[in-house]
Amino acid sequence: MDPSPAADAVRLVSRTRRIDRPAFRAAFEAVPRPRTVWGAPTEATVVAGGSAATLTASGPDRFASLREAAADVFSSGDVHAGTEAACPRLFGGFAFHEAATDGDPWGSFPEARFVLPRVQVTEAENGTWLTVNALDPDATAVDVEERLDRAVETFDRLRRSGELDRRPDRPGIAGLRPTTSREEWRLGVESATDRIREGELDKVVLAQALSADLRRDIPLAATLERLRETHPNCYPFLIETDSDSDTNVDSSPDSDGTAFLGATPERLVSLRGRTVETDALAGTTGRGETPEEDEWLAAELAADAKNVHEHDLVVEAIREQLSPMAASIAAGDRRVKRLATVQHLHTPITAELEGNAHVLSLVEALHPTPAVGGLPPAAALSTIRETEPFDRGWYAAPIGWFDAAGNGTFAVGIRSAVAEGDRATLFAGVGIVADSDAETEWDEIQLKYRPILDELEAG
Ligand SMILES: C=C(O[C@H]1C=CC=C(C(=O)O)[C@@H]1O)C(=O)O
Repeated sequence: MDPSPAADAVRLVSRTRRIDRPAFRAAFEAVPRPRTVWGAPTEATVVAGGSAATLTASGPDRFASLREAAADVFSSGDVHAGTEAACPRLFGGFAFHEAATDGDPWGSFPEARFVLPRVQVTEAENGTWLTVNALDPDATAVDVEERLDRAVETFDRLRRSGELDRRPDRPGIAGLRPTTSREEWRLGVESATDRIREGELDKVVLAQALSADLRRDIPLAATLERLRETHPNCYPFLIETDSDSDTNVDSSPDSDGTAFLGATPERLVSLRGRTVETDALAGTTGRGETPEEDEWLAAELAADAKNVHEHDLVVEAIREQLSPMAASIAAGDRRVKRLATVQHLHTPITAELEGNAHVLSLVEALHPTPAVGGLPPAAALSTIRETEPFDRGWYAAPIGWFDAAGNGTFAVGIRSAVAEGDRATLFAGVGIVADSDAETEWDEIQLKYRPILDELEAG
């Protein structure tokens, strides 16, 4: 029998059932708004929607206050998950800077926001799982199981109907507006390299934004589905904020909210127990036309002093940021990570923690790594604020999930865009060191827009 909840105590009830795997787009369209998608090369893919609880936080204590709010959410669990990947998790992220993100297009993205979804589809190695969560003093297992029954029927119908078989076309681009002209970019890079040579800082990552007017509304699910296919070794993500329409448990209103989406190659951190895994990813070249040209470019990147310096600063900073918490840290060999449109220098880093820690503490310690911020961090952040004529919002910031035990994975929200109907704003940045050249860095930014631009251009 269901124990009666204490008056006004928060009560998490979670039920999961194995289902036949729905098509990715069918799952995305079936879950209520606001929706979340999370994927990782070695993790279950999650398509989730609705909000059983939304936690937001701001200011310097945002990491700690989220940990506390989450502890309340998870404190009285009546959870039957069936498999670890379907256990209740909070999905969300942070703004890059510690400040409100009210500039366009970030108006609906607070400084930190995490959602416990009402409905979650988890595509794991051991099957596909449908979960319904409720967080309410009156939540009962009977209600949640009834909702799960209805959700299972909805997914069954969708899978059989084949309605979503034809994937919508890419929307097409009507116009592009960069935030930064070539001349402004040259001045910004030269001012940064001057500061570096004068010893004010060692490295800064400068970014641009590109606003795209689309011929049609961006098809969110199809865009993400294609990104998953073209970037199998990346972290596909989508975080939708609340649209005006109210969410309904097992059906969706029509209009999409604003969505931050992308497929990032960069993991910020993952924590399981006391084992930490992270990546240093910095230093970039393009892809070749042939396998031989690819190899040649990769070898040139691996031997290039400027790129190796830019990369090694990141490895060293991550080591330093982890060291106060770690019993041991090991950096693997530097290698080249090949993606669809670029190749990066990549060093995998693992650590064992001295004591127990919450993944949010690691996020707090590591963000921003010099792969997206710079060194020293304070000087780099003020250079970024003074130079960039737009709000980074959640671009280059931690996006991911954590669970009741404080385990979780966070990626860095790069190769990304904010989508709102027939408009998308793309973001891309480059590491600037003493001998960076503004023209070369400009070209690198254009390469980093490609993953998203390719999904917006028609044909
Ligand atoms: C900041 C971005 O990339 C970072 C990650 C990999 C390589 C980078 C680079 O070579 O500059 C950047 O540090 C971005 O894509 O917006």
